[in-house]
Formats: sequence, structure tokens, C-alpha cells
Amino acid sequence: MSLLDALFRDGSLRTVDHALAQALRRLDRDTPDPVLAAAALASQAIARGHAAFDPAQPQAYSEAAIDWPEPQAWREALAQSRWVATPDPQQPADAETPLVLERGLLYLRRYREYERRLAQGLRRIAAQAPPPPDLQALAPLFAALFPQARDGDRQARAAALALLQSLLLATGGPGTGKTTTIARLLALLIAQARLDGATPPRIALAAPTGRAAERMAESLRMATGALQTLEPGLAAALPASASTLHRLLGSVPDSARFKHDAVHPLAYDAIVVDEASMVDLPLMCKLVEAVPDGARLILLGDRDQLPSVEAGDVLAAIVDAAGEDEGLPAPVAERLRPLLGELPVRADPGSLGACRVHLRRGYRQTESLDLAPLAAAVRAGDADAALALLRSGELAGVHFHEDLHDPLTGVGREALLPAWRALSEARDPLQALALATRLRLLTALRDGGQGAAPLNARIEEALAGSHRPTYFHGRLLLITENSYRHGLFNGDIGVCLRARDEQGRDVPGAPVLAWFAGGAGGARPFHPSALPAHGGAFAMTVHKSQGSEFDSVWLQLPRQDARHLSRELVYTGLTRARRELHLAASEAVLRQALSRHAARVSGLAWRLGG
Ligand SMILES: Nc1ncnc2c1ncn2[C@@H]1O[C@H](COP(=O)(O)OP(=O)(O)OP(=O)(O)O)[C@@H](O)[C@H]1O
Repeated sequence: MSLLDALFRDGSLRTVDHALAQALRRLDRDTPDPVLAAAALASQAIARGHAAFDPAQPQAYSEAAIDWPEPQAWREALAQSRWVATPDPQQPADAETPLVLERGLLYLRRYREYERRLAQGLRRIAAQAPPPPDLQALAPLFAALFPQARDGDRQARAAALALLQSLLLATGGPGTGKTTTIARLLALLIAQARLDGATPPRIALAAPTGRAAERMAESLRMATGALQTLEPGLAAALPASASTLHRLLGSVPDSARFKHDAVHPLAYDAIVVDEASMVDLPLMCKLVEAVPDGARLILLGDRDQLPSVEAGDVLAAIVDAAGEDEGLPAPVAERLRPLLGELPVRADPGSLGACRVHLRRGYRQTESLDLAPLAAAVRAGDADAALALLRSGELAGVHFHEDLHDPLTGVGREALLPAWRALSEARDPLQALALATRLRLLTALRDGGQGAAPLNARIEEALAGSHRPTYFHGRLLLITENSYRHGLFNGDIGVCLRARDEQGRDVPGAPVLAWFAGGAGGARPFHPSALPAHGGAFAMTVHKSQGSEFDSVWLQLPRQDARHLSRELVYTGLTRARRELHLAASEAVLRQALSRHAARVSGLAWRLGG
């Protein structure tokens, strides 16, 4: 049996992957089988979040005992194929050739072009220094905004760098002050424009999902409130809302293109993107190309979180290319001395310049939840330390349920169901939406016994019985696609409520409406039958929970190890908790998860470094 057939038979390929290989075979019957199989795997690689297929790592694609071609011979066969281009790294690949072989990786041409164009776009932005600011004149405000600036405060360093440069990458875990820093640095940009007698900068705030955009705007509003005492006029000039990246770029119905691109750039002077780890390769490429010459691009994110579901790990590649952030190149350190005092100097400026600052100190004080030591152990993949912390019970607000595999039995049932029952008592949509963010059951998988879908069905039955209406009062809904028509986005959470009278009684015949946050009154009603694609939301996958936070999180790991369990998945899941974390797992599965990185095959770091 051919390699291609073996892969298709054992379920390693989607129909679309197989169809690509078959089309190549139809066009040229002499196409060697390893080339056809690699073409199908390059297509499958995208579905697994990679930008390309690495012939040296085919084992990840099939659990069957396959006699894989030797990697070097496989690459040579690919390089000789008429379907595979081997272009100069800076040049576009021939549009007639569906595949590209570059540095040993096999790409679908389109994805190689996204990578090449993204690297080119980031270099373009990094190379454009904004007009030099008058740092002496800004120094008093800077010192008021960042009182610790001369003591090595990284928030101050991030803001100072953004004054000099067009590209800034501010990374850090939850609560390290990314949004606070952005509010202050935007205030500095506005102050600088005032000093220059120029119009205030046009600022766009955006995030990959609607929920993340809402959270970004909310955090920025709070940070802006704190600025008020410093200089009231500045705070008022900051944007009050954030949009999704799709909306910012202007999606075109039934098209992967956007209204804004390199030819029709965005009309902004500063574009701030939160939750950058969730942005995939095509979207980041399109965003970067739409950033006009001379504008600033500021990316915020946490590289330890799960990479985007689609092809990517873009943030990690940019972070790697930006290099360490301990020191600054000597000329930059010299220029920033009036603001930051003496700084360590680093010899290698990196291909993107000194564009990255990693915020290390956590500021979010919640006495009820002491997550930082556990998050650090998980991030480092230190299973011994993580297990010791979990078993010791010494972390406030952290509960470890070792070997509990069914969250709807025993202690799990007691922890979870009462909070959701409270939703059935809710009458007011705003109150219900507030209750909806109290608690979430997060799973690693969507399907299967411990997947979000079957758990939702069981929770719904426990709450409303087996003969429940689909949209019962108090049911939580999760939107699973973006709909600009509705203003509802993938990841948005709503709650179903039946209209009730003053005494809290059901009004006979009153319809059930699904309420979502937003709109003038803070909540918008929709008829459930008119909603875009959606499902239950009492339980959801860690992937879907990215960009959201909940007071209490129950993170359930599966009974058995699964390929996509990783330390990034565990880290992302547990850092969704604001006040209380329950983690249910066996030692073996937790160890396996922490031993694995959600690594993605990508050539972006190389392209940016080269
Ligand atoms: N330099 C600082 N001094 C004191 N408090 C700070 C400082 N920076 C941030 N904080 C506080 O820490 C909390 C978290 O800050 P912020 O929301 O900016 O973090 P974040 O990194 O954007 O978090 P997340 O990733 O969860 O959105 C806020 O309450 C903020 O007021």
C-alpha cells in the first residue's frame, strides 16, 4: 500500500488533505508517492496548528507503525518535484507551484507567503523610527506615571521604548500590568503630541476575540481612571472601546480578505493588540501589512499560553527573534537615560531592535488566590514542584482533586452545580450575566467522556431534567463563530432567561431570550433560534476559554494522556481563575501534560532573525 493510502486509511488525513494529493496525482501520474504523502501532510499540518510539515517529524501524524522515508532522501525527492518550489527566502514563490520547500520544511505555498510577508512587515515597522520625542520635556510626566522607573521597572522600560520605536512587544503573565502600562504609554504619546502642537494620535485597541476585546477595554477604563488624578485631559483622550481584529481590519463577507491591507492601510497612528498569543499566522500577516508607515504597533500577550488554534505560534516566534530583554543596545540605553537612569547594555540589538519587554512582577492582589507559584512550576514544566504545591494545600484558593475523573460526582458535583442553580433564580439579565462569569468547568477535550460537549449535556440534565426545553431558563450558551451581523463573536457567553413577573413567576407564553453582554443597557437580547452557531457553556475547552477569566475555575484533565495535552494548556486553564482554582487530575496525566510543549513547526523565528 502506498504511504498516501496508508495515511488516509488510518485516519491521519482529512478529505481535503487527501484531495490535494490526489489532484497532484491526476495532473501528473508520475508524481512519486512520498511527494504525494508529503503534500497531504503539509495540508494536514495547518489543521494541527503548524505552518509547515517537517519530514524529520512525521511520527506525530500517525500512530500506526509506518516505515517513513528517511528525512534527507524525502527532502531531496521533494526538491526535485515539479510541484515544489525552492525560492530565495526574500522572494515570493512561483504562484503556479502549490508547495514550497524551505530550510527543510514543506509548506503549502500560501502559508509560506504568509510567513514571508509577516516577517517583511514586522521588519518594515521595526525599521521606522517615529519622530524623535522631546524626552526632557516628557520626563516629569514620565516620572509621575512610573515612579519606579529608575529602579529597573520594566513597565517603565516598555513605555520608554514605545516612545522611541514603532514596534513594541510587551509580554507577561496575567496581572503583570500589561494594560496598565499601555494606558500610561498612550497617555505619554498624547502628551507628546500636545508638546509638539500636533493633533492627538489616533489609537485603535483590538483583540482576537470579542470577549478579549471587551476585557481589554474594561481593564483600560480602570487603568485610565487611575490616571485621572495625574492629568485629567490625557485620560479623556484615551479610547474607551476595543474591537475584534476582524472588525478593525474590516472583514469582507464570504472572503478571507479585509478592507484594510497594504494598499488601504488602517487610519491609525497607534494600534494596540491584546492577547497576541491567540492571533494566527494569516491574521497577524494581514494585520501587520495593514499597519501604515509611521504608525506604532504594540503587541501584548503571554507567550506561555496556548498558541492560536490555527497555524501559528506567531507570538512565540516574534519573542524568540527579539532575543533576551535583559539589556538595551547602547545607543537606546543612552537616549533613554533621562527617563530610566542607568540601564544594562546588550551587545546584539537583535533583528527587530530592542522591541520586547517581558513584565515579570505580578500586581494583581487577590488574597483569596495564590496562583503564582503553581503557574511558575507549570510554565517551567516542573511536575515535582507543581505536585508538591498542589498536595501541600498551602496555596490559598487552590484545591487539588487527585484522581477525580468525573467532575460531576462527589466533591465536584457539590462545588459546581449549586453555583449554576443560582442562574435559574436570576431574573435580571445583568445579574444573570454577572453570575455567568462566576464559574466554569474547563476541559482539555471537546468530545469523549471527559469532553466539554458530553459534560454540558450531563450538567444541563442535572439542572433542568431530561425533558428540558433546549433553551431552558438559566442555560449558558457559548457562541462558536463570529457573526458581525449579530455583533456576536466566537467565545461570547450568553444566558437564557424567560421573562418573569415582579414576583419572579414565569409569565405564561413568554419567550425565552438569550442575553449577551453589550448594548446601551449592558445586555442585548436575541431570539435563540436566530443565534449564530452556539453550544452549551457550563463546560468549555481550555482553547475556547482563552481571553476570558472566571471567579472560579474547575480544570479537569482527562483520565488518559492525549496528544495535545501540554504545559501551555494547563497554564492557560489555571490562569483563567480569579479567586479559586480546582484542578482535577491524576499524577501520571499531569506529569505527561507538563512534559510536553505545545510546540509548532514554523520558520518565522528564522525569517525574522535572518
Ligand atoms: N505598577 C503597578 N503598581 C501597582 N499596581 C499595578 C501596577 N501595574 C498594574 N497594577 C495593578 O495590577 C492589576 C493588573 O494589571 P493589568 O490589568 O494592567 O494587568 P494585565 O497584565 O493587563 O492583566 P491580564 O493579562 O490579566 O489582562 C491591576 O489592578 C492594576 O491596577
